[in-house]
Amino acid sequence: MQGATVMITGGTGSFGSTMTRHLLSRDVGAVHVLSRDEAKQDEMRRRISDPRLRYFLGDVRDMESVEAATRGADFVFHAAALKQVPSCEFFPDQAVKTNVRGSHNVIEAAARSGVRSVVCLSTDKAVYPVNAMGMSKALMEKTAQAFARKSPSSGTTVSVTRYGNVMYSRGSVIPLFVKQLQEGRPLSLTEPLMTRFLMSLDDSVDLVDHAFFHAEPGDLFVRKAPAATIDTLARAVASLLGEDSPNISIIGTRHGEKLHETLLSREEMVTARDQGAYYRVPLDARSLEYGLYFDEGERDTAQLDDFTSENTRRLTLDQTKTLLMGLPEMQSVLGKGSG
Ligand SMILES: O=c1ccn([C@@H]2O[C@H](COP(=O)(O)OP(=O)(O)O[C@H]3O[C@H](CO)[C@@H](O)[C@H](O)[C@H]3O)[C@@H](O)[C@H]2O)c(=O)[nH]1
Repeated sequence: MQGATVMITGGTGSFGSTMTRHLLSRDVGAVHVLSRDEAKQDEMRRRISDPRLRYFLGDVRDMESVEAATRGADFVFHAAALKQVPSCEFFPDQAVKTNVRGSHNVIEAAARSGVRSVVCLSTDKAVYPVNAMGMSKALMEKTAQAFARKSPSSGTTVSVTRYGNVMYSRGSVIPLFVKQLQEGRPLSLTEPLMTRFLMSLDDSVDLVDHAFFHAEPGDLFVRKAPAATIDTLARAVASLLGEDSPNISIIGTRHGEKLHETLLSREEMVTARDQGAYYRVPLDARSLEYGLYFDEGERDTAQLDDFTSENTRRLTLDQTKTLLMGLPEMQSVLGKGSG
């Protein structure tokens, strides 16, 4: 990474700005931030002042702007996406434009500019998807894998990382629970037994780092993240804020939501390689010869389970509290921030 130029799409978002700080601390030569929102760029410019940072206003849908930001880059982290479930549900064509066509643009521009490695960020919602956000992310994954399959001699390695819920991310349930507690309102739980993989922003940066250092073309990486039920999560947040018996109102599963999330399907578990804290799933590099698709099956698939938020390591109340206390946002709510 030393001296390298790194381009981050969606660079002003939570992941993008955490990754930017991480890269700047690692002696990169330059970071190109590509994003749509000039106000967020301005805000980030004030927050992180470093001459190695360059901002590019643009959109992954607009090839010219992607090419401008990619020029001279050695590495690309592709984080730009429409990722809210409800908005993608109402505007699926917009999800296709950003998450599928936009990703195609990023990969093509990277290959043309001789980028060495592109890591595309995906989500557990892309596995057996039930909502438009997950479906469009699943197609982004296919776009990345198709590039690897059809361009084996390309100097550009394209890989994918999938992650679960990033704790305390904007608009997510943890800050909502904190607000409800602070306002003395009941905690609104969709379904107490629902489970979610829990990751911090730092975990997601580590996962992308891991992908970057280990990826072969078309690889997919996931972290063996633990999970908690929503009931445990709500009670852990409440307990940290001094409320051991919170008022709870059950609102029911929302449109487009699953009871449990899946990070790897059983079909992927067949070829997944255990890498300690991570799984690596290599590209299915069969050619487009239809005979191979129809005549050669996989006997192990039926023997394996999906890797889900239901069967991964389940966090207890105390373990969930410990995890939450490690988050800077939670520390600042509890008045324990470093300042
Ligand atoms: O009032 C609420 C809102 C949510 N939940 C539950 O809390 C969990 C987490 O919800 P939320 O924080 O809204 O996250 P998700 O809908 O799971 O989606 C998040 O996680 C995805 C990755 O899986 C990202 O892509 C999305 O952008 C991000 O919003 C879910 O089980 C919800 O059912 C409640 O119990 N009560």
